Amino acid sequence: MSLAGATLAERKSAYLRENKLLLELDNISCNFGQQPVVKDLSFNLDQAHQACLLGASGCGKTTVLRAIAGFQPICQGEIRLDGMSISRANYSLPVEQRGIGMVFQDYALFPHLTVAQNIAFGLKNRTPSQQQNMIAEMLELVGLEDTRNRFPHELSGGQQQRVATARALAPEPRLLLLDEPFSNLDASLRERLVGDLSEILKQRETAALLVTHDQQEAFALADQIAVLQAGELLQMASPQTLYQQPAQVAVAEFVGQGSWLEGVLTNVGTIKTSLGELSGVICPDQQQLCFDSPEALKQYSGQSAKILIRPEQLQLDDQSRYQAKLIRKVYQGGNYLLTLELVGKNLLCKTPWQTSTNLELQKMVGIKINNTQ
Ligand SMILES: Nc1ncnc2c1ncn2[C@@H]1O[C@H](COP(=O)(O)OP(=O)(O)OP(=O)(O)O)[C@@H](O)[C@H]1O
Repeated sequence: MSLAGATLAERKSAYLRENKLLLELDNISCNFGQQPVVKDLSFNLDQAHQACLLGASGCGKTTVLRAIAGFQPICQGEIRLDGMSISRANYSLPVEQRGIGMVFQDYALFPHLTVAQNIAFGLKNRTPSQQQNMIAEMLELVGLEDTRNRFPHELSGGQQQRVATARALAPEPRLLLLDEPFSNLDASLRERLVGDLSEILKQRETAALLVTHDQQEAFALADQIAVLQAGELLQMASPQTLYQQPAQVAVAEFVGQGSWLEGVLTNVGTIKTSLGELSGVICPDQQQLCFDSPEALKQYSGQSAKILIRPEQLQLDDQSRYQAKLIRKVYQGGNYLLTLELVGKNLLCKTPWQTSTNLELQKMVGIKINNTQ
């Protein structure tokens, strides 16, 4: 079926029917001079899904986003959008022909144009009445109907962010790219806008790829998160999978809090530790990979290993035979994050505030793991 001239809704239902991937990155690499910054990266994004590139500063997230948008050439591999090749070595489809919207970290609004004119900027091929309808629709979508005649300098940071989102969505892009769109905002406003953006993207069935180093933001917005390190993809999975079944030590350490507890692997895929015999996310010594299936762990029987203990897996228990020293107690509103020392190892424990208010530092407390074998 030819999709030339089809409406966005027609295009979406056609791709969904044909089960086509919207975006495919196939073994792409990017260099700055001789320096490789993105290495053999592959991942896909489905139509109407939201994904996130998460990783420490300098790991290559923005470079990947710029390559998808068409601002950054790639030296190996291929990027396809709707099945069409848009980037490969020595070829790059011009930015304006990609049908991709982008929201930049500094919003990049045109200072001499009003809010309405900023939103209309990408609508030059529409009739004046279509433009006015779309401006009204976008202003309503982002809740800024009152600001249509204001200039960017007359808006707060959060309002500017909303205008930038409205401007990027107005031409009905196939894909919206967002580069740290909330990093200039304070924490509470950020949380609210992340929620709002998630709603807007779902409502408009727009696929989006967000770059961030803030995992709360990534968890709130994305169905799938790609964790990058030094230009390489470590794991791409749902937020739940990344947190509960990290495939690599680096993912376990980057996503969420936790501590490692050493022990020795048994022949049934469990680990004997100073907190008893446990199962969970385990990394045998000399390995960077984590395993959570007993079957996979059996081959390492008898070897030293470590198990990941998330703060909510550890519980206080007066009756427990395992005793740890309380060395730190941080109130987090609703709960405490305790640091407990167990045979020279620090473990984190998240407890309801009621159970921890009266605990004294340097005293011993009973603890247990809630998935003890
Ligand atoms: N124009 C450039 N010339 C040379 N090196 C660059 C250029 N832009 C980025 N780099 C380098 O490429 C690497 C990846 O940069 P990139 O901006 O993609 O990382 P990032 O993960 O988005 O970082 P951040 O979270 O700090 O924005 C970094 O080491 C950076 O110094």
